[in-house]
Amino acid sequence: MTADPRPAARITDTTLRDGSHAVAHQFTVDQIRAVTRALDDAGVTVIEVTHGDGLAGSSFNYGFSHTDEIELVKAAVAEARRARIAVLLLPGLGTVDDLRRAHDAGAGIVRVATHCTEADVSIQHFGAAHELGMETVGFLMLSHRVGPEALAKQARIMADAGCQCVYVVDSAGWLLPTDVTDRVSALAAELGDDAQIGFHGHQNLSLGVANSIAAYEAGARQIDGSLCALGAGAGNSPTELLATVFERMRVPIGLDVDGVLRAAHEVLTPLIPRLPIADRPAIEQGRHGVYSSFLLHAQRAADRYGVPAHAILRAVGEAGYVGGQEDMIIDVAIDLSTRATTSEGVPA
Ligand SMILES: CC[C@H](O)CC(=O)C(=O)O
Ligand SMILES: [Mn+2]
Repeated sequence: MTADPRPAARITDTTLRDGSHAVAHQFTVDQIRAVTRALDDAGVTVIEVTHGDGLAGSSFNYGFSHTDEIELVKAAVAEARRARIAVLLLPGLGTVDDLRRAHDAGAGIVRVATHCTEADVSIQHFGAAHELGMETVGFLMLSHRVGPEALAKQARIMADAGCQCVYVVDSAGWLLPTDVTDRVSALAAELGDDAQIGFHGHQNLSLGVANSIAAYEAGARQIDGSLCALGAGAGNSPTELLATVFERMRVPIGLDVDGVLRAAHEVLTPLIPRLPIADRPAIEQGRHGVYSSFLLHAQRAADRYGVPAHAILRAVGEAGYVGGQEDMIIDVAIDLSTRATTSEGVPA
């Protein structure tokens, strides 16, 4: 007797969006084309492309892009034979006009991201996406900041606004597998068949893959990854490891594991000068629940003000800053530079 087949999961690859944080938003059209082709050849059906902070992220606060992201989306759309191109949108930064431009460039999916307590700011954007005929995904960022029941209520707001899949987003790489199980289970109980559930992990505590397995087992059917973990902080769950592990678990994900390994190690690796690792600053992010995309901002402030990046990130975590408060990293660095600190670089 053969065992019942396990439910399928869909892998969304975010190398060309979350990975943009790790390269300070300097992707070129040629790089987008090469990585899109390799992912598409490996059977990846959703590829996210935008500035790391989403549509219109290119700015003084978040960092300027090398190439206009609409050109990057067009390049990915032109290169993909089967995959659909997704864009990220943070309401308040990206607008409905930006969404229309991305749609006109060929993007078929929008992932609307809000802080985990602010799902209501996504309602207008889901409405616009629906009118444009785009598939919709909701991203509840820094999902560790609220408990499972409160998170499920926010997911309900997104689902009622027309979102087809709500993600638990572990932006800080802080969640443990049991925390993921609790959150995904709460969303599953709340949403039933109204929307799917997704999981987006970060590697700051090296738990991205384990957390993705926990999310799948609790009912998540969309899982994010990045080639070689390229992403903010210590990066995302590596797509090549997700592909390999889900193959071992006999979960149908429709990927050619050899193709994904080739994409990671023969196509992406030669293009990237420094791949993310769980070094001390990144571990402090996981430890103190700090938004992963703060890493490079903290490293720049560290160089400028002569204080360790890990101490800045720890203080940022203690202050509870959220996405959009990148400017406060400089304040924290200046403050630390004027105070007596221990040999660990943290306030005495
Ligand atoms: C700034 C958007 C952010 O990078 C979205 C995301 O991937 C996360 O919160 O982890
Ligand atoms: Mn992320």
